[in-house]
Amino acid sequence: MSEECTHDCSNCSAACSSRDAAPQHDAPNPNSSVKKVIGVVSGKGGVGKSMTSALLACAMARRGYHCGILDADITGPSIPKLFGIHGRAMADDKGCWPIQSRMGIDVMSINLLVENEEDPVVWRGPVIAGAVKQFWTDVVWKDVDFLFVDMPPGTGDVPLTVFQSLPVDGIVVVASPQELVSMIVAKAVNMAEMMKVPMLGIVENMSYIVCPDCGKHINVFGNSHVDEVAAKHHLPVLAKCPIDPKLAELSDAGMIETYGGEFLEGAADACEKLLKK
Ligand SMILES: Nc1ncnc2c1ncn2[C@@H]1O[C@H](COP(=O)(O)OP(=O)(O)OP(=O)(O)O)[C@@H](O)[C@H]1O
Repeated sequence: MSEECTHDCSNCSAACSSRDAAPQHDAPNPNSSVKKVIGVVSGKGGVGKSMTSALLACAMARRGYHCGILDADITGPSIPKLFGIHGRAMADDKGCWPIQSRMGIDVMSINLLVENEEDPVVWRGPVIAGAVKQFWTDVVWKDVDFLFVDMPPGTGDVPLTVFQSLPVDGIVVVASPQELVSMIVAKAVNMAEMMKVPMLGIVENMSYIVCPDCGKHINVFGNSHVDEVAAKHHLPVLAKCPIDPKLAELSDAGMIETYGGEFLEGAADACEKLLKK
């Protein structure tokens, strides 16, 4: 424990004995019921974290689970766009209600609260973190089996707030092959250890492209090291997703739910296992 320790972990990410006490999570909205909370994290932006959160929720919805996505990426919210949701979330005396996608996935994002979805959110870190907290304490997540939290990249204010405020049951790390995957996974593993949250495994996105003529897998970013890195941390590789122009097209059209790829079934299995624990 550092000499300056104030025993207030809310603004500090140091691993110290003060943090050893069981985390005090915030109470959810009294009308919410959430069985499992899964954090989806990445080391940097643009590696496909939102896409993974969305496809994972779709995979679980196809298995019959009621899913929600809490878009904790306040300054770069992309979840509503992937699902083609453009409405405004409504609130009543019970709380603020998510908007349902065509498949019935509950979505809450800052873009469903601002007047114009192109307005930038120009807020300081603590205000952003406070908004994410309210997505847990004020939003009605009704009868949700799996709530996926799409985090902003990195290990800043928001991931810290999510891990302290929400009872996260597991973390999925999304990485792309060209990233410094070893360092990024190590950071995620260390953060998970500090926060006492189990890591479910790694999803490698943009792993390869499939040649449209001969079907050969081409490793556009060179050979992947994800298997070695995962083995070093005793983690499973949950999925290796190709670069698929169809996926980009459907994402842009707000039709991600119609994507047929089943690359994330391994990740879905890992989430489902949590229910049986
Ligand atoms: N496997 C893929 N094949 C084709 N396009 C992809 C794939 N994965 C992601 N994309 C596209 O790459 C872009 C970035 O993806 P996404 O928004 O999921 O990344 P992110 O890690 O969440 O980024 P940020 O942290 O900046 O929000 C999107 O336009 C998405 O459609």
